[in-house]
Amino acid sequence: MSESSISGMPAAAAKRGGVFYLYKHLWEQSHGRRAHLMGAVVLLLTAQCVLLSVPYFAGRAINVLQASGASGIGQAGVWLALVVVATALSWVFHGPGRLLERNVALEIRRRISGGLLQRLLSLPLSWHETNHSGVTAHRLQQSSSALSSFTQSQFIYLSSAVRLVGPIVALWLLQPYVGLSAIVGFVLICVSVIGFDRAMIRLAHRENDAERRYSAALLDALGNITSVFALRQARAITDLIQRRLEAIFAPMRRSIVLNEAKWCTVDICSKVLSCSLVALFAWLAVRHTDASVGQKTLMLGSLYMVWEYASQAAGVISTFASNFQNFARQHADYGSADTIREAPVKAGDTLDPEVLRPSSPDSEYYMVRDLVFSHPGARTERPTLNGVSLSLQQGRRYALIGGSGSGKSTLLRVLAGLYEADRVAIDRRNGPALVAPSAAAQMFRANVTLVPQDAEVLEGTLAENLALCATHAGAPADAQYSEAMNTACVSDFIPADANGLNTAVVERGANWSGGQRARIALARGVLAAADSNLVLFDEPTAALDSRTEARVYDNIFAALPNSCIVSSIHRLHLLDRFDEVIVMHEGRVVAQGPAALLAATSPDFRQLLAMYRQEDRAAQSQDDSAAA
Ligand SMILES: Nc1ncnc2c1ncn2[C@@H]1O[C@H](COP(=O)(O)OP(=O)(O)OP(=O)(O)O)[C@@H](O)[C@H]1O
Repeated sequence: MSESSISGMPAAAAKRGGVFYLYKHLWEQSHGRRAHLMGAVVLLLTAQCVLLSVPYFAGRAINVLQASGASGIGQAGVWLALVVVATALSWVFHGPGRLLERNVALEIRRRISGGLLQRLLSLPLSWHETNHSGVTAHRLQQSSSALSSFTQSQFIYLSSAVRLVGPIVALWLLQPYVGLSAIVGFVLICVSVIGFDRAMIRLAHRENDAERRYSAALLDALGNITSVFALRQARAITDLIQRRLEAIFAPMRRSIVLNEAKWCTVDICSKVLSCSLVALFAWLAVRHTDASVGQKTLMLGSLYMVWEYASQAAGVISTFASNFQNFARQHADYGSADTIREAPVKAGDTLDPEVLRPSSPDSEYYMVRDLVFSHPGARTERPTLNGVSLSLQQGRRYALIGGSGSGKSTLLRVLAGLYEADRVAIDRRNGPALVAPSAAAQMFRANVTLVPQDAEVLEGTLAENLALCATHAGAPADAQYSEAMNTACVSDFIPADANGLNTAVVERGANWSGGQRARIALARGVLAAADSNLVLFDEPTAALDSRTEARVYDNIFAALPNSCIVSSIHRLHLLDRFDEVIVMHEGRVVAQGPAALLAATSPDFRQLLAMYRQEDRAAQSQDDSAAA
């Protein structure tokens, strides 16, 4: 896997930035819920505006007491009651606003997560092969929760905005010079906060990258735990994971230092500012004192209002600094899935109904000519498939054979439309000839089912595993499960009934033997292949004993009588069950025809046959000596 596949910030994302990036995506993702979002904004803003009146009411109470003494207690009580009323009233708006806001946040998380997953599942197989699954999962989770938490933080941002603007306006009304000084002071503090946070955003991106590498190593270790134990990899794996953890700490340590420096600056500056504003107000209030006018009275309530509004504004600066830090983090986290958003989706981009229309199930014929394909991460210049030609006829069974690395699996994946060929020409009986690789890949995806080499099963019940597939017409019916279990010989070890279908499958099917797992995967494959006119099997029975293997093939051929079946096989004793053999050598089809014909005409076929017989004899004599 390349470094770039881990790196969290594609070039385009790195260029984007600023506050509008998250708001733009929030707006896009909230379609259908925008009325709720705007409703939440209005309610939360109203709540904050109502709260702004609290220092005013409290200040008026103090002023009344100062001016009228005990006789003003009743009037002061009214002002204080208004403090309580304003607080209660703010909750009338704040509570429903928060409920709306958090529900929109949940919906946004669902959408982003669903959208990214859908996009991931439409990216080509080659993309997945070059991007670590753990890293990709981390990106998806981080991005969806980042925008969701950004959404539900709106009340904090809104209250900060109101609590910043409101006190400045209040200070301005109390004394314009004080308001002006507050604006200058806050701007200076904000500029320094932004400077610190810019540096911290860069560190957050590096931290995310390192975090993903760490998660990937952890996932690899836990996902291959048998090898870790069997090959005594524990120490090496621990060292690797520790190194990756250390790599997270490097940017984190710098971030911690910057963070403390930022808070120190913000704290000291905001305290200096609020003290200065109070001092300025007091000075402006008494500066005209002279003998003729007499000592001006400095109203304590007004002083309290200035102090309170100045402290609120100073507090907002701290909140702003903290918000901006969260905001920076959310920005970095949300952008981490840009790698997924920006990956080119080749599959399905030029849907042509004529090409996609599934062929008639019983008379299709494919002539594949001059197929060339190179893996994106190929180690050699030579294409993996180098001018492959073959013909496939409905209802016939083809055995695909060849030495290890000759290109069998790759050919099957191209024929299943999972890889797009670099060049290919296809003639078919039930549709137009195709020469565009993307059209060929789409046509194959619409008509073909590949049962892959790896028996990938998921944690759940057997029924859930069988349900995780679809024919081109849709999900298979439950009634088909037991038939598929019989076909794949799963019923040899699990009864093909409701109890059997409830049997647990643990992570990676570790509670089954390799051969049993392969048969579960095969049963699912048979269900998915029910309406495909071309069904491909990639060594599906390699983990089975030869008698079960033969029974499985007989069952599959009986279950899919009209399909064209191509199966790569290693054990050549199965050849007499197939109508034809396709022989591969170094990325080419070097022979195709009935086994008897190839035995007479193809040196490559004879060589493979001789090799197989030799291996078989060696295995036989090993078994004999073990028995003796
Ligand atoms: N994802 C990949 N990226 C780069 N090269 C690959 C990839 N997958 C396979 N290859 C290479 O392509 C060639 C053909 O591999 P393929 O798996 O198709 O062979 P095969 O005939 O199925 O082998 P086997 O019988 O061992 O399974 C090999 O040289 C292999 O190293």
